[in-house]
Amino acid sequence: MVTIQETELKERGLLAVSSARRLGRPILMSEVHKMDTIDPLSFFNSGSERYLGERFYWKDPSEEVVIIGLGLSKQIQSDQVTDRFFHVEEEWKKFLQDSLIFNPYKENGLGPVMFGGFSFDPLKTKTTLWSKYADSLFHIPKYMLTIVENQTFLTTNIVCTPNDDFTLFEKVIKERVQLLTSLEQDFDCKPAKLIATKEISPLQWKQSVDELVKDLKDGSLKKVVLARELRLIFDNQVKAEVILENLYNQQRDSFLFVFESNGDCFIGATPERLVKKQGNDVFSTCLAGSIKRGKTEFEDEILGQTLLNDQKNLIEHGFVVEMIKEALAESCEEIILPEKPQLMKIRDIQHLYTPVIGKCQKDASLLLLVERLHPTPALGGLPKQEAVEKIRQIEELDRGFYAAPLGWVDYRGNGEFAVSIRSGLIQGMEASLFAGCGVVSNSDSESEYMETSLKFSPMLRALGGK
Ligand SMILES: C=C(O[C@@H]1C=C(C(=O)O)C=C[C@H]1O)C(=O)O
Ligand SMILES: [Mg+2]
Repeated sequence: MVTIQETELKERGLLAVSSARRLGRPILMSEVHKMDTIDPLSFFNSGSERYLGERFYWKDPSEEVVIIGLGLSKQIQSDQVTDRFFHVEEEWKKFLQDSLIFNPYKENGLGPVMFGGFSFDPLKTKTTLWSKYADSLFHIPKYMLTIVENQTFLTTNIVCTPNDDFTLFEKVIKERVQLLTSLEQDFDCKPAKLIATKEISPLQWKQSVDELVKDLKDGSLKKVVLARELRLIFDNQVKAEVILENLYNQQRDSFLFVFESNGDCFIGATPERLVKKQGNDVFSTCLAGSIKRGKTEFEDEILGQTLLNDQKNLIEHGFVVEMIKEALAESCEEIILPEKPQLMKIRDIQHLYTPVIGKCQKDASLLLLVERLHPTPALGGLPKQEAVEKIRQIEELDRGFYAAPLGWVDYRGNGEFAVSIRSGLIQGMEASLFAGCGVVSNSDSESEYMETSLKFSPMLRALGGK
């Protein structure tokens, strides 16, 4: 195991304390160490007692970046409706101001990183379902493991106040040693058993699709995504680490995320990137249009070809391409995308998929891009504002963080947000799963219903219900 120089932390910490005294406010000290290999899931599990409720996990489909956070050195949260992206950005900048960052590495996702996201629609009336998540919620962890380009790094973040002294750093050193030594311990835990599933108002949902289709036939709205909920009851507390491990084994081609807040846990395996930023390079994804997987290779191929040529799905997809292109054009000089969609095949479903690449202007921050893109017509509809209002009006579900941007930004401004679909909210011995689908003027409510059922599958399987 790599041993971390402990005197260094004290010296750096005392520097931060003296600058906190000089400035009369808390100052962040962040240090990054390169480590020997650490298994990311065991790092997450090692926080299951001490940092329960204060953990996050992130992995992109190709595992370019894996980030796990334990503990909270700072929380940025608000229920502000207007300018919420800008507000988070301001808070983030304020937090980083005058911070002391000891990071000799160039890789992304090291040093101060904030992880979190935004609710789908801050104007939707909140139910108790999402009472543990503010509309904008980001966590800056105390300890963070980053695996990037096959290298392992540990970031330690300490907020130093004018009243702190060396005892703070002795405490942190002890905590960090404890954390690293607890990694070897086995985590063993009996999975909770699923005892009941309840679809929330399926008939009413189909009816609302039928009514919406009528509206779409003669109004200015072109597409609206409608979602529904599946409530699950277990015989015991559902443990995030068990579900995460299942997702890791079952849905490795997706973004995997866990975001704990106040005792609840939002978790999922989404195939959909909203936006990634690396320097001035921007990557986004148009994903809309769905069909099931085949039971044989032959059937799967036929289904894929059917999807690629299906007018309803091509239209549903086309709205997303149109909007993402326009949204990125506001901040990007060059936008490159293929003319036709291709297929994205994941375990339970295949989608129409168009990747988009852009070069953005220097002043375009990742959160600004998120603001411009959210919600794309893959989750909201077209026109954007009208569709969001329609959803607010007719959808029974309180989406909370479902179908919304979730991801991370590092202190250099690089990062990535996914759209948090194929997800669920764990609440003790219960959980809610969410799934939606793009309704267009020639949608059929029965097949949209089947499509949403299919989209529950990844989470349902991970929770032991399939
Ligand atoms: C809304 C969801 O998925 C979205 C809707 C799709 C569709 O209607 O074809 C496809 C991919 C996603 O953009 C969901 O999974 O809940
Ligand atoms: Mg669809």
